[in-house]
Amino acid sequence: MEQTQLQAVWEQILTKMKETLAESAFKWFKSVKPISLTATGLVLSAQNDLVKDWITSHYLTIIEDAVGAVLGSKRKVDFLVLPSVQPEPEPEPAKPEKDADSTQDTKEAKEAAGHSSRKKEDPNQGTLFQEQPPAPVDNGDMHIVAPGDRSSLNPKYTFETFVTGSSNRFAHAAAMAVAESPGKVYNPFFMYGGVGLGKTHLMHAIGNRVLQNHPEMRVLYVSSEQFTNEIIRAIQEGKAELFRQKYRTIDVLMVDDIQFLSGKQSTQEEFFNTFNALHVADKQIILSSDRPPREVQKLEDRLRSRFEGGLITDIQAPDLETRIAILKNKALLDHVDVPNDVLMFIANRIDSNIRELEGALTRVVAYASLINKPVTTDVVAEALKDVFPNSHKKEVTLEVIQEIVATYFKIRIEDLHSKKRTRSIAFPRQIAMYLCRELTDTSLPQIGNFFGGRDHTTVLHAYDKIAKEREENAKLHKIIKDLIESIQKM
Ligand SMILES: Nc1ncnc2c1ncn2[C@@H]1O[C@H](COP(=O)(O)OP(=O)(O)OP(=O)(O)O)[C@@H](O)[C@H]1O
Repeated sequence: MEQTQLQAVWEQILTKMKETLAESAFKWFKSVKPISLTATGLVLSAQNDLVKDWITSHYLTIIEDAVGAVLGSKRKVDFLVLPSVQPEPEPEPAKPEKDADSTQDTKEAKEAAGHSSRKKEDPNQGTLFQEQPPAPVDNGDMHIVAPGDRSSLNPKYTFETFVTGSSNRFAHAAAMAVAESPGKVYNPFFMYGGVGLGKTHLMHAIGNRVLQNHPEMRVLYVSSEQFTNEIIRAIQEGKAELFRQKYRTIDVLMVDDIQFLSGKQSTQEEFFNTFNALHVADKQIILSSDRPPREVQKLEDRLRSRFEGGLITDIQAPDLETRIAILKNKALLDHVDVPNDVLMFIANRIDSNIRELEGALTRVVAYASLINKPVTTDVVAEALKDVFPNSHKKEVTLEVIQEIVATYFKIRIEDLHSKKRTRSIAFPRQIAMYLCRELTDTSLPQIGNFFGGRDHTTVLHAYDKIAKEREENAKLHKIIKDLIESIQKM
């Protein structure tokens, strides 16, 4: 079935379901997409396990009934968890490769593919449909990178647009050295630092500079998520060899946010092989992470020691002077005139994330132009009252937090209110309390009250405990990030 037809059928099914389902339940279907429809089954995508589990436990019969009503006969409804992989048209029937990796069902592949074993039994079953990929490098793109290809790079992220200060001077200098002599000075080059502090910018700056000096080189920037997705697809589609050809012919490979390789064994193994092949050939490898290699959890020792074999440099949060300089630079690049006191006002309020700093300036300038007033600190205060960090606070309710947390941990909402203290209940409860404090303006006593009449000191204890564990435990950090994402999408 054509993609457009499939979409049309799915919309009819949704309309049918609306006859039975409450409007509020529809939020769960916002991101659900049809993947394939055959005589016996309908496969839908869910963005994560949470959505999949909630829908299958609450609405499966309703979907199946609606499918029956629209198509005239019932089908089995299955879900594939596809976090950010955009489905592509089904390729030619996959020829199983004689390669060990391609026949191995990796844990990550299973995680990403959900029920895809159905697909393996009959590779021609159904028709996958395609959407425009959001990123310049498609997750499934297994093309060899051409010499001089800049398509994975952001042309705006250059050394010229990067403002230096005491927080990033060393990283900047090392990045320049790497860019001038790729594969010769610091290999691998490993940058780490908090969110939005310029790691990605510096990586692209290296790539742009390398291609300026060496248009014949093959340069590739990927996020570790893209890298993982490509491996999974390569394995599923029997393209492991293509994957290797692509990655082992690169002169400068940059992999961003490698902390997300944590716990992904097969991906780490393939990454290790790629790393070695490139390193032996003196090709440059550049990595970034939110923490130093030794603090990345569940990272194979052999990878950790490879990462530590090159130059490791950190990027700190910028001081006030650097923040003001960054804002000035952005105003200059955007051709807008912003008074110093306004820059100071913004720089004083946002001190740890340059992405937010820049976002605030953009909003202020847009707001002033909309209301047709000059950019003053009063206008800034007005423009930013809703958009400073935690701007989501008002929309998030304690009920939504409880619902999401209970679903994620597969417990009942009543358990969160109960007196039960077993870890399987107490831990999710503490996470829920943490999120209530983090994402809403509700006071500690009110939160305590909402969780079965608990004291505010219990909430405070839960908050401190989870905040500390989140710092130390990458897995918990990821869980909380996913939960926040799900909550904010509601
Ligand atoms: N020193 C700097 N000078 C100018 N702009 C900067 C600087 N540092 C960061 N930026 C800008 O801040 C934004 C966020 O930076 P970037 O994406 O590189 O952060 P990151 O450290 O990779 O974050 P994440 O951990 O989220 O991947 C980008 O728009 C980038 O251009």
